[in-house]
Amino acid sequence: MTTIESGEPEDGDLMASDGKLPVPDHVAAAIRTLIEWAGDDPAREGLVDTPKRVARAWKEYCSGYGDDPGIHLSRVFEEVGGYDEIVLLKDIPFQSHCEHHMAPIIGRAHIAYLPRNHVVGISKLARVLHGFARRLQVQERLTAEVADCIWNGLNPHGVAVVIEASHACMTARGVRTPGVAMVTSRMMGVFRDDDRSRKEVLSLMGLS
Ligand SMILES: Nc1nc2c(ncn2[C@@H]2O[C@H](COP(=O)(O)OP(=O)(O)OP(=O)(O)O)[C@@H](O)[C@H]2O)c(=O)[nH]1
Ligand SMILES: [Zn+2]
Repeated sequence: MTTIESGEPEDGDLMASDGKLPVPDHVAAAIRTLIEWAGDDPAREGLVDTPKRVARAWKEYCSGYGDDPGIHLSRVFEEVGGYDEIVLLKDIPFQSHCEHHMAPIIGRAHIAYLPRNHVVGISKLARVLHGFARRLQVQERLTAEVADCIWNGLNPHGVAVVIEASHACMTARGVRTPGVAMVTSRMMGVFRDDDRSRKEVLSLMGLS
């Protein structure tokens, strides 16, 4: 097995001897600087491995950059007994990080589409969500990216995405206002053009 010390290759596919992702020196140094700036001593025992842990944690939080979410929609099923009503995956928990403060965004998404000729495996809707959520985001863009991806990938009659989330940059710092949720939605096709279809999907989502 190849032993890779911190500071050597940046290649995320290579593993260190302990099986963990190697962390380049300059990345660990940046986190040490932040710890120092925050007021602590990065050399003390409890913090000595923290830069590497933090770096690896951020690779995980941002694993969506290595994902092409549209790929999850490439396998579809046509034998659905003529089913031509709304398909909804409701209350999907997700985590993201806001691009302004890199603070957690924690929420739930409701993703619906009205199929044209085929459906997709239901887990794939959650995979698309996570592929975009595991990046630095603003909620509006996350909502739009998920909806656009399903619209382009499935060519359905309609797509509806509603996201409700709490932003730690508002609850844990700054205005420090807990208990508020940001709600965003993107309606496409029939859900945008037809009032009855929009009402139906919102009602299935439990939002009207
Ligand atoms: N529209 C939108 N705003 C967001 C999102 N995540 C964080 N923000 C906001 O981004 C804004 C950044 O504002 P700035 O004035 O540049 O930063 P700041 O001085 O840290 O602002 P405060 O958070 O008000 O202390 C804040 O109002 C945040 O609440 C998001 O997903 N969508
Ligand atoms: Zn923020």
